Amino acid sequence: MAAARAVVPASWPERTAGAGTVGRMTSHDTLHDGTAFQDHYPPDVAACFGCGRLNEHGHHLRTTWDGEGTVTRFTPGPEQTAVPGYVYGGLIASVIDCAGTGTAAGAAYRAAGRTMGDPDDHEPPLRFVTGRLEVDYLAPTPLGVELVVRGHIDEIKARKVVVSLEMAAGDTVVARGRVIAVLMPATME
Ligand SMILES: CCCCCCCCCCCCCC(=O)SCCNC(=O)CCNC(=O)[C@H](O)C(C)(C)COP(=O)(O)OP(=O)(O)OC[C@H]1O[C@@H](n2cnc3c(N)ncnc32)[C@H](O)[C@@H]1OP(=O)(O)O
Repeated sequence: MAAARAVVPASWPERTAGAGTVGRMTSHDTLHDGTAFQDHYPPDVAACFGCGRLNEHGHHLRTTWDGEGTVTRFTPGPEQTAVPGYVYGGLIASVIDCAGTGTAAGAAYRAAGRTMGDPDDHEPPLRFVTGRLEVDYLAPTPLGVELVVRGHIDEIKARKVVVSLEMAAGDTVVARGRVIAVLMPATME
């Protein structure tokens, strides 16, 4: 099997939370126009069941900037039941997963000084996959309530972005997660 490779832009500096530069706005920062990161995904990564706008059966999760972090909102349907009245844990993991990869993509574009959806940007797209997903289930998650996931960028390196996330149902934090998103290897293209 061919070795995995991915394009790393020379303009993408390594940044870590310790360096104090993660999440800073730049003059290139975008998507304060109401669109979500996922609205700009290229078609080959827009079929994801969680966040792909082209998957007619999927959740169509959408993630936007919210200050220095991100926000993703989703209201599970009644079929997403674990025990009656409460949300299935796999769905909670899915929402955290796609909120994390979306946040990673937004952070990577921001760090590279690029604008998602910029018609004048002819660099290769920065596509991410989940390398690691961690979820702590802190409280039962009620059905019929909008879940709000806030993402925080912990670390940006040449090939990966680490995002921590917190999911709330109303005033209750129901789950926390961490996603290590890695640039998609060419073997997946
Ligand atoms: C406008 C365009 C936007 C487009 C956005 C699209 C967004 C996405 C939309 C779709 C969303 C769909 C979402 C889905 O559902 S994606 C579907 C689920 N995910 C997969 O199928 C991925 C399968 N795995 C792989 O392909 C490889 O194993 C990957 C690519 C993940 C790593 O391969 P590889 O091992 O060759 O990577 P590397 O050696 O270059 O390592 C790079 C860095 O990463 C760190 N690392 C790696 N793995 C792990 C791990 N498990 N835990 C902790 N860390 C890990 C590693 O230590 C290193 O860190 P550092 O040493 O530098 O510190």
